[in-house]
Formats: sequence, structure tokens, C-alpha cells
Amino acid sequence: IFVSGLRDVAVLVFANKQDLPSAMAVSDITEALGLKGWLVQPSCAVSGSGLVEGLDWLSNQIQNQ
Ligand SMILES: Nc1nc2c(ncn2[C@@H]2O[C@H](COP(=O)(O)OP(=O)(O)OP(=O)(O)O)[C@@H](O)[C@H]2O)c(=O)[nH]1
Repeated sequence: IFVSGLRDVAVLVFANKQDLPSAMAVSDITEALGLKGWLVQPSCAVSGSGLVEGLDWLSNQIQNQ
């Protein structure tokens, strides 16, 4: 995902398992992976929280390209 050919591609990263106390903060994940400018969406696949928000963002990005 870091190659130049994908520079203009919308990338959605789910920071999953945010319900767990050991989960990394979104800001730390963004910083550690150098993902600024892409969406790092906090989520919990067990409850479903954050999933629709992430997919809505991706859908909008694709429509606007
Ligand atoms: N607490 C919690 N558990 C989750 C979440 N998402 C997935 N799990 C649990 O993590 C376990 C592994 O889920 P998988 O869907 O098999 O994911 P995987 O990528 O193969 O494995 P992991 O590397 O553990 O995520 C299962 O027991 C899931 O129920 C989450 O958001 N919160």
C-alpha cells in the first residue's frame, strides 16, 4: 500500500477490537504506520460499531474519484 502507484487510491484501515483494553489507539496506529490522509476507522466487529462509518467513507471516496 505504500508504493507510489497507490498514492491516489482510497484506503480504509479498520482499527478493530477497540473494545479490548489492550487495543492500540487510532492516533498511535496512524502515526506508527504513516497512514496520515487515509481513514483509520476505529471498529468493533463484535458489536458492529464503526463498520458502517468506515464503509460509508470508502463509498464516498470512490464516488468522488
Ligand atoms: N473483542 C473483540 N473480538 C473480536 C473482534 N473482531 C474479531 N474478534 C474475535 O477475534 C477472533 C478472531 O477473529 P477472526 O475473524 O478469525 O479474525 P482473524 O483475523 O482470523 O484473527 P485475529 O488475528 O485474532 O483477528 C474471533 O474470536 C472473533 O470473535 C472485536 O472487534 N472485538
